[in-house]
Amino acid sequence: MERYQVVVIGGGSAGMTAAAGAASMGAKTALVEKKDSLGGDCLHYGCVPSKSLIDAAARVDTIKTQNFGFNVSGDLDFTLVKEHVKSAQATIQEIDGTERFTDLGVDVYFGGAAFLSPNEIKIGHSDVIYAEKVIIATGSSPVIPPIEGLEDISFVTNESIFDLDKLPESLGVIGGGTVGVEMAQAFAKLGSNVHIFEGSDQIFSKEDQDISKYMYNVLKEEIDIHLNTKVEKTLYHDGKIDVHLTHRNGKEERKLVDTLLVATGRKPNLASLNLENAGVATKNGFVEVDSSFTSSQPHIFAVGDVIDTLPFTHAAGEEAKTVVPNVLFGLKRGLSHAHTPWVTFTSPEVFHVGKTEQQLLSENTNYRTYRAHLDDVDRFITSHETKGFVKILTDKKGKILGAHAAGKEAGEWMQIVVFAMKNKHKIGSLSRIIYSYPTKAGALQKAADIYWREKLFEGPLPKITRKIFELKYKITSRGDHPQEAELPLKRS
Ligand SMILES: Cc1cc2nc3c(=O)[nH]c(=O)nc-3n(C[C@H](O)[C@H](O)[C@H](O)COP(=O)(O)OP(=O)(O)OC[C@H]3O[C@@H](n4cnc5c(N)ncnc54)[C@H](O)[C@@H]3O)c2cc1C
Ligand SMILES: NC(=O)c1ccc[n+]([C@@H]2O[C@H](COP(=O)([O-])OP(=O)(O)OC[C@H]3O[C@@H](n4cnc5c(N)ncnc54)[C@H](O)[C@@H]3O)[C@@H](O)[C@H]2O)c1
Repeated sequence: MERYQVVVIGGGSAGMTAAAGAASMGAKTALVEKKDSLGGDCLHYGCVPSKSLIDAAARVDTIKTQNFGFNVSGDLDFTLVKEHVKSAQATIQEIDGTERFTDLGVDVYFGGAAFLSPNEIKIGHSDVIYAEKVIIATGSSPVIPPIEGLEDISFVTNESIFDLDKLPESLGVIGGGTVGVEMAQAFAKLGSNVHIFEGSDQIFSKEDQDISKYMYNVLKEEIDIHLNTKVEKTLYHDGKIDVHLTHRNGKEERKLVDTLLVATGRKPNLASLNLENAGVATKNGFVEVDSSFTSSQPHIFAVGDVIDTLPFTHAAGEEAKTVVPNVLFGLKRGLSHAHTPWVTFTSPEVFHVGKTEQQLLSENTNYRTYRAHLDDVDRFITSHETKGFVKILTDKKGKILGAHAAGKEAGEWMQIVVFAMKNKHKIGSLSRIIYSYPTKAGALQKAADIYWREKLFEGPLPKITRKIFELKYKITSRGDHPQEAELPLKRS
């Protein structure tokens, strides 16, 4: 039986980072992936295809809505949209291909891993390997809710929506979370007639309420959003999917759609791992880990979507980087996600880092709010893309507690706040750096400038300086003008 110092299960964002890290430190490492290529959800069914589709949809939308008089006509070629998506995936697949890992000395196995014992792992139907240490990074899959008739129709999830043959004329989306909203808007911009069926009373429920309300109002211009709506059953009717809905007020309704996307959350991929053979405990369906990502078995660790932290690629990657020294050298390093941002790639984009106003209120924290609206920022005005605003929350001394924004490319120009928070810079320092003019980050500068304006112009300082200037003026305007008297004589 082949023996490894580290076996990483799952070749997604977390697993690839962990395996590369362990092998680079010299440990004999194996990486086991159930599917036939590395990359995980992010590359195959998540971030990469969704962002590429969103990009294609934004271009189509620009052609339709901001064509500057060019006479563009014709129908959308959905195969070209798919090519745009697939070629982005192929490029990244090449970068993250098996060779990159074998070059680092990692033995890559393809096949589902399952524990036979705490140290023995079976791969597929044949290989069994011995692991001194294990990192579980098996990610998550879409939750399929128990809706009558759903299993009898051919619905799509994030794992199949990027393979649709043609653009659906109408798309129903169950779930108004990140996956649902991003996909709903992309398909709406491509030309589908889109409905979101959301069980709760809001979309963007994890965002600051000002952002979620704002985004609801923006998105409802393009998408038919049904809040407080229960999908009772689904069936085929006249070649379409017939979605039976009940609204919270008791009203019943039916919507006929060509394609139905289920985007109702995620569940960790644990079912086939036989964790009971390894003695690894779970909690609420996730692998239970302590702050150093160690499971109930001291030699088994877990990172990424399979644990109950933040389900994002960058969070998975950072957890993997943190766990490697713990695995190899017995350290107990932890990772706080207090400053881990996330971005929802709608139009406008939504940026989130730190606490929301609602969290601060529920903690009874004394906070201040600084806002700037994009219709007040020249760079957005120049391109006629003024939807959105910035909201920064601080304590009374200016320490940044949370920062939120909706706006064109907000995910890019808000990133500097993460640096500020992580390095304990207060909001005032965001105002004291020089921003190139005109840039989108000017929005951040405007919000931060309010802090100094309040401090400088609304505190005691202006009262004192006003008095000094009044006094000086009185002296200089008495008729005796020493400065003028001292001026050199003009040349004749
Ligand atoms: C539609 C969509 C869009 C997203 N967009 C973004 C985004 O823009 N930005 C962002 O940060 N995050 C995004 N995410 C979230 C992101 O994809 C995940 O947080 C990230 O992929 C988690 O990485 P992971 O390594 O934990 O899991 P995964 O990437 O899912 O990797 C787990 C791997 O383990 C394998 N595996 C499972 N079971 C076994 C087994 N028994 N044996 C061997 N291998 C196994 C799986 O096949 C998979 O390859 C998106 C998610 C979705 C669904
Ligand atoms: N841009 C990004 O970074 C990005 C993009 C997509 C996904 N993701 C990650 O993937 C995770 C999962 O996204 P998601 O959208 O699947 O889950 P989610 O938890 O964000 O949203 C699921 C939504 O479905 C609703 N819902 C659940 N059951 C329902 C039902 N039966 N009927 C109607 N509505 C129902 C919930 O109320 C919720 O609003 C996100 O939390 C995020 O971390 C990130």
